[in-house]
Amino acid sequence: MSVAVIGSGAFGTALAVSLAAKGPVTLWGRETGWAAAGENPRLPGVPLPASLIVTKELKDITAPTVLLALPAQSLGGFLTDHGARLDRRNLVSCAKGIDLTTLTGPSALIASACPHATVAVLTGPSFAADIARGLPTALTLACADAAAAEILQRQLSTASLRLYRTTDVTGAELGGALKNVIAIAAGAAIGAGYGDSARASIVTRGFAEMTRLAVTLGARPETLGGLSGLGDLVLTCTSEQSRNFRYGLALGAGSEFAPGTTVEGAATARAVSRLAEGLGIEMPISNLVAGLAQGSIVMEHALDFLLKRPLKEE
Ligand SMILES: NC(=O)c1ccc[n+]([C@@H]2O[C@H](COP(=O)([O-])OP(=O)(O)OC[C@H]3O[C@@H](n4cnc5c(N)ncnc54)[C@H](O)[C@@H]3O)[C@@H](O)[C@H]2O)c1
Ligand SMILES: O=P(O)(O)OC[C@H](O)CO
Repeated sequence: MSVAVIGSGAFGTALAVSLAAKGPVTLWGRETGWAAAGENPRLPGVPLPASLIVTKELKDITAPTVLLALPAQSLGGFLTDHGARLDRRNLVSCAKGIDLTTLTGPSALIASACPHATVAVLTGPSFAADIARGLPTALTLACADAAAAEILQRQLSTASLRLYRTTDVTGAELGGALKNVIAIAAGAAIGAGYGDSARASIVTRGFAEMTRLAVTLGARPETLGGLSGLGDLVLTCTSEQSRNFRYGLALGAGSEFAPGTTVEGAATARAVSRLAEGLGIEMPISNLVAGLAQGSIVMEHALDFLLKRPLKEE
């Protein structure tokens, strides 16, 4: 069965390069001029294999399994325009965020635009550059249909990419979205010079609030403890390869951050705040990140925001 990837950013290209080692892959992007040079500037140093076809024509996307690797805030608009063309296939969401308009994850956007598709989620600790270079990586493939999950797990695993499967789509998807928010907070703590102890507190209390929201929305708690939640949280809060962490570093240090960089956690923090308020759930770290990202809280007041809260049981 052949595979296609929608979205020729760093992650879509990395997945396409990795999967092209097993057979032909078609990669769709809205800009493809770079392909003539044999390398995507978003993924420098990674040659495009001959089995990878790059196209900007959606009619070329005929594969029965399609990976959607667009940023979460772009996915809804893309599906409104093109969803009908993708229906009745296996559609695998690779985006890590919560849509600000609908306050839902990418899998719900896909299911709504493509009602006859089998919807799955591919998530977990993985930097595009690592996957593209063939470094060993373990991910989670989530699909509510257990039989489809097994098929997709086999189809999308490679010699270096080991997929675990689950039927808990909500848990897997929310783990990947919420860790980006906590990574911004962890980066801000380091950028502001608060130190590694402060970062460890943010990771731990952040994991508690990720789990609180996800379980309220129907996730299984053990999914949050897996690759898609804790695994990705650890990676993203500890590596400067992470754009969310680097954005947090810049917020904390009061320095510039490259405009146009995909930082999923900023919009997702705002979505989380709205969701949590509606559900009556406490999400102090996510609320703080939402405030910092919007400029309604300044870094000088960030510590008070967390430390002056009433003392409580762990
Ligand atoms: N980069 C990583 O290491 C990594 C790893 C795991 C998951 N992800 C997730 O993958 C998703 C994509 O991230 P990325 O790193 O590839 O981002 P990126 O910034 O490298 O690329 C984003 C791509 O999406 C395209 N795009 C944006 N809006 C579009 C639209 N409306 N229509 C068509 N194309 C559009 C851009 O042109 C660009 O090619 C994110 O949700 C991210 O969290 C990324
Ligand atoms: O660069 P980031 O912060 O978007 O993180 C990339 C991946 O999600 C890490 O698993």
